[in-house]
Amino acid sequence: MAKTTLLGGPQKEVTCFNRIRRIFYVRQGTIIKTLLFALICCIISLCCFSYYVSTTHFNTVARNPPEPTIKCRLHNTVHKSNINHTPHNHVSSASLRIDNKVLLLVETQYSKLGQSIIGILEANRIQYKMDIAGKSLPYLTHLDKGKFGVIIFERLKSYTSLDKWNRQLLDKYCREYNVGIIAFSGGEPDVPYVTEVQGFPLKLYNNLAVKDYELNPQSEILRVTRAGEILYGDIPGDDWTVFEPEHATYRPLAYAKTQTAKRFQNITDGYQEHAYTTVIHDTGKYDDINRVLFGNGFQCWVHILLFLDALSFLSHGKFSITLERNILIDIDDIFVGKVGTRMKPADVKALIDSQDRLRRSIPGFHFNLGFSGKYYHRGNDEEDAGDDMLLAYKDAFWWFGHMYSHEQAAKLNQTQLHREMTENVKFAKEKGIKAFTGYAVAPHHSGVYPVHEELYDAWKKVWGVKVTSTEEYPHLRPARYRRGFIHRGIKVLPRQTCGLFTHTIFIDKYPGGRSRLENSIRGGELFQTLLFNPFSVFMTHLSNYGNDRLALYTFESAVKFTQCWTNLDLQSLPPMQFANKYFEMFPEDEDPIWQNPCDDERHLAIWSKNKTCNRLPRFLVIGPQKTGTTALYTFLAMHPAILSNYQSKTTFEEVQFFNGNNYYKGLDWYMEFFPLPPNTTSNFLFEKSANYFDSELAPMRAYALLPQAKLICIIIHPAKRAYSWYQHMRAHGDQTAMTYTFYEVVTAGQDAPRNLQELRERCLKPGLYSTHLERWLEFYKPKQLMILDGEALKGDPVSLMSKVEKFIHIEPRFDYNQSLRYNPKKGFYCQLVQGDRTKCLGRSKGRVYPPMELKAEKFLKLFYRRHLVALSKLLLRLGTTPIPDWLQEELSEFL
Ligand SMILES: Nc1ncnc2c1ncn2[C@@H]1O[C@H](COP(=O)(O)OS(=O)(=O)O)[C@@H](OP(=O)(O)O)[C@H]1O
Repeated sequence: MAKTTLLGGPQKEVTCFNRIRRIFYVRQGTIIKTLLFALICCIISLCCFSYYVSTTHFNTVARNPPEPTIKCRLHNTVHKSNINHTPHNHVSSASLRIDNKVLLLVETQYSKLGQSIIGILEANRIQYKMDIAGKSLPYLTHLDKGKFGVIIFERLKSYTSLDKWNRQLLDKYCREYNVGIIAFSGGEPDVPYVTEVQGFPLKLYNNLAVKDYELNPQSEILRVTRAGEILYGDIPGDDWTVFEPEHATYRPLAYAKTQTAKRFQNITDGYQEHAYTTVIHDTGKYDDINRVLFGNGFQCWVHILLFLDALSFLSHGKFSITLERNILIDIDDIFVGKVGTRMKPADVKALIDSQDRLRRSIPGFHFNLGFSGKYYHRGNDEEDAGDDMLLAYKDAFWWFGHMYSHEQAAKLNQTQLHREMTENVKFAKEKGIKAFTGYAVAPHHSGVYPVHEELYDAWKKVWGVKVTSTEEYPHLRPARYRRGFIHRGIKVLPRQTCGLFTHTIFIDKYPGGRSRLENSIRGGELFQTLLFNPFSVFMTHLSNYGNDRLALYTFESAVKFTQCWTNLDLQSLPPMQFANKYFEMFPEDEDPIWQNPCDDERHLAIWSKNKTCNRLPRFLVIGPQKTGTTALYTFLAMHPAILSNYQSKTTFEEVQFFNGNNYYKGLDWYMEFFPLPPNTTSNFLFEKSANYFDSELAPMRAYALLPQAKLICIIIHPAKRAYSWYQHMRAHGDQTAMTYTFYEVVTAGQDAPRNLQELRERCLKPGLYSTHLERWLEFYKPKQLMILDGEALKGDPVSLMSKVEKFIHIEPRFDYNQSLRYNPKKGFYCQLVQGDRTKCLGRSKGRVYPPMELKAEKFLKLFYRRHLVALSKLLLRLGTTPIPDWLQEELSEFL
């Protein structure tokens, strides 16, 4: 046996064993240490790696996207039973004699709360008149009709301290026309803790901080607002007022607990456990006037809801906003996106699941996917699998065509646009995507507005597009002014911003921090976008659905939050139906209003490089017809630095853009009428269209495009003008003018044949000078308007032209003395051409016709009497034009 070997084997064996054991134990310790060391290293490097991964935007490691957590308290049955969730309908059966306008009385025109009120009114398209409180009230009635449906005081104090006379006037108005009052308290650090409201059985506790905001579910004012939730925690501001009623006329609308219990306790012991009234409804039992008083402005977003409901209630439904909310979510850049930021199969799965959940709140909801086929399979393997998964589930979504290469449309010409779109169509067909939905959007909004006509052409031809959307019309900011319009049969919807951009892909990297996104969802910007817009088309990108899937989190949370706090009825429709519904609700949006793309840097950036704003006029001769406008146009065009428009073949040489249907042809069409000036500073482009003067729309449209332009108009005696028009029509063989005498035309009554009435209108209406001038002055400043006397143009055009040159600030001056000569045959000045030869206007100007019948003259004198008085007043007010001789003469006869 080995134990008894000669060499003392067993002993050795033992020793050897022990040594091995010792060595083993020693080594075991080292191995453990080594292993431990390795483990620690692993953990450290893992930590470093995950830190790196979480701080870089372009990782490919799966994260746990945030889960929506908002749950409605009212969904608990306990609360459900107490609360009536049918929104109140405030529409009254009483025949109300009040206009759809709010009177807003502010402290100063810049005061903060006043500006917030205006913001809410404008966002909800509620008309208002703003005035400064404290002076006398503006006229409240007009022809036995109330001018205002609700009166708002920015400060309760300004209302309660109105002087006796104004207060009585206002009370009488409110009672007689059933008009209610909204007023805001709070925000006044100097007031004592307790104040009595002068003349009201109401006590105020001031300068408090409140928490845990709650609504009174029994209030009949609630309509958009849904009671049942509690806004837990501290509410911003330490300048709240709470109300303590001393009469049964008051009903609470909202309550909160006080944060500053101690301070409050000084006044009334034991109160701190109670909820105090922060918004109160005076039901009119005390003095027959309904009021809603707010204990603070809009520091608490719930007040926005309550303010809208108060407006609706107090106006008997006149200012009720619709409860319908249509939502469309575009995912604009399908297949576009940097490697590492694109959707993977799990993201697509999450998208489908989220869509299913959203559909429970928004019936018919589909994500609307806009694709650029060129970038299909341009990600990493996992992202390419994501692309395939999107296509595998293609029928679960709505689709629309983007640009094949995601190019800015305005940078492409007609051929390139066709190619881009055709490629995308080919891709859609290959992949079986049903993308002919009549909807498309353009990358970067480029070409939609400012309009790139070539894009509209290509869209119509290649995709049959009828609907698109942009957030750029009329401008990105302020968002509340965004509108839709229709151009060449394509309905352009306004798009809203949801706060997600291509780079906002991780919640902890959200600009301004996670709390900013949360605030936007919970009562902030995103919530208010949903609240204020009956139609919201949101723009998102592929990257918002990969990574942290922030878009899913955002929309699901926003929808849930909206359902918790409002009675809004969320809906969704395919884009074409969506657009039809939009323009049914807002038909006034159909007409576009063109603005100068160079006045907005963003617009300039997405406008065609080949287009220039230098082809726009610096001044306009606006008419009216038959006052000498052609002569003025000719004289102006003689000036070497003044360039007129090219003559139109269709509209009697004039462009006639701002007044009629030519306006719908768009800005490019208008600019084509002007040459590119050789020197953009010293050259002056202008155009003359004599029927701009009396057009209802021309002043607003002209101002929108040319706010800095100068305007020139000419006036002669309106009776003379009317007769000249009648003769003009006869010279053109107009049947009506040939059939009826001038007297018959101007005296035609309401039951006269339509053509006769129309001719009467064209004879008489342009001569209502003051009415039309006032309309221009609603937009342009008086210093931008020059009113010329047509008789002076006839009698002394040289000095008149010198005044015109001065008015438009043109240098160097032109010597009209050398270029105009009186033509005795014509009876006015004409252009001197060669030697002593003159070139007069065509045969149609300065015709010889019989003098006006005396009875017509008498009739017109009477007809125009009050209008000429108004004109003289206007001229005196402006102080820029002396009263013409013919007007002085006319006025002197009145006595
Ligand atoms: N040089 C000059 N100075 C002043 N007035 C002039 C001049 N030339 C023409 N006329 C008179 O202008 C009348 C035509 O006006 P309009 O050019 O404005 O007519 S239009 O609206 O463009 O058709 C036209 O009126 P009628 O004479 O009634 O036709 C002209 O008398």
